[in-house]
Amino acid sequence: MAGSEKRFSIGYALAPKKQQSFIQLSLINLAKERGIDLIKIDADKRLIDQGPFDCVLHKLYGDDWKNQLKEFSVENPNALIMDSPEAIERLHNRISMLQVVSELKIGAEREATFGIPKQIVIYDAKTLLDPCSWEGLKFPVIAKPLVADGSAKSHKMSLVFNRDGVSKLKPPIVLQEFVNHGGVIFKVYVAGEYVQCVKRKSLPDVTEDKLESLEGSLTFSQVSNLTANEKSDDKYYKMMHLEDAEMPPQSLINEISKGLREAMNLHLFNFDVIRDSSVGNQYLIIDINYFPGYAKMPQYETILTNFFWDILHKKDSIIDDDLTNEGNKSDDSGKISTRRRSFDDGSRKCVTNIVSEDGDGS
Ligand SMILES: Nc1ncnc2c1ncn2[C@@H]1O[C@H](COP(=O)(O)OP(=O)(O)OP(=O)(O)O)[C@@H](O)[C@H]1O
Ligand SMILES: O=P(O)(O)O[C@H]1[C@H](O)[C@H](O)[C@H](OP(=O)(O)O)[C@@H](OP(=O)(O)O)[C@@H]1O
Ligand SMILES: [Mg+2]
Ligand SMILES: [Mg+2]
Repeated sequence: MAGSEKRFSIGYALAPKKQQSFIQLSLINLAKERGIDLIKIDADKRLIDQGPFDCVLHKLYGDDWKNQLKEFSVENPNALIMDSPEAIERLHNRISMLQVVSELKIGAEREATFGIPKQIVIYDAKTLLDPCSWEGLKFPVIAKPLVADGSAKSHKMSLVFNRDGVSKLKPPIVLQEFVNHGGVIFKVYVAGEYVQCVKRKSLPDVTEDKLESLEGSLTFSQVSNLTANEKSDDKYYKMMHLEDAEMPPQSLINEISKGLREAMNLHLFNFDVIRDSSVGNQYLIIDINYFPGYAKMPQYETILTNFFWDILHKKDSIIDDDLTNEGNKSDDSGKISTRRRSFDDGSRKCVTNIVSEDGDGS
């Protein structure tokens, strides 16, 4: 980059573990070459007293931090906040999180459909123990904490095989039908216009005949977080073979990524997709995460630096969008929600790089 060109500064505010995994020297150096300085925000000082920053990149929570971001935005109306706390909050509730998928407006297409698994929310023990409240669901179901706030507790799940397993659950929870998907999950990373789909190992299928014989439930946490080259002695991991799994259609991934980005007013997220083995061309979105583990992505430095460059050079239009963006209202009513949508032929432009876990195109 020529010495005379303007330099940009991005202040980052991340938890120590996140900073360690995401702010690698390779990212700092590549961004620096492109005229972008990544600067750590000092947690012991007020944000407003630091900077100046063209953008604040963050994954912190709590009212004090939200107020600091607001105070900073008022003083620095031309600075970007990636991403707005209001937009992130939708993902902290597993009902409102997936509601946005059901509301996506995507055109018709023959070959494939997408949606979310059938699920209900259970707020209290009384409702949980009333079989009528979950009679619409088919076992096995996954019990997920309703709150998805990044705590270890919010990732603690149970696979419930039959009624015996229900009584041990602790509301508030979402009961989501477990859909057999061949033990492979597709994680779609989105950073603005950049999309990358990778394969990860998932839970194995549960066959009908086993359901009654299996003990009530088993608990697990974040079974799909390890990349193919991070070994695990977990017995499920040893059973799965990622290389055989076919990737989802690129146009489907494009359409959903674009739709979610616009509907949620978020730039930094990933979503988990499984292919329903009983149908074959039906894809279900089961989880959406703000600011995920980008460093696990092949070539993450290039993708994130391109993203930073894009947003810093398009800053004004992004700020206008944020100011006008209503975002969809969402609620966490207990209704069973299942919708099957089809999607466009994906002719719209979107930078997508579909790679398998080991980085080869496929
Ligand atoms: N409805 C479902 N059907 C089949 N498998 C599922 C379903 N929901 C979750 N899983 C399995 O459980 C894993 C964890 O579920 P989920 O992604 O919702 O949890 P999480 O704690 O939010 O995970 P992450 O670390 O991705 O944030 C998934 O990666 C997948 O392997
Ligand atoms: O394998 P991925 O990148 O999906 O793992 C993510 C995970 O999906 C969540 O985004 C985690 O964040 P929380 O939901 O807030 O716990 C990420 O943890 P983080 O410490 O990197 O933020 C995982 O990397
Ligand atoms: Mg997930
Ligand atoms: Mg998640």
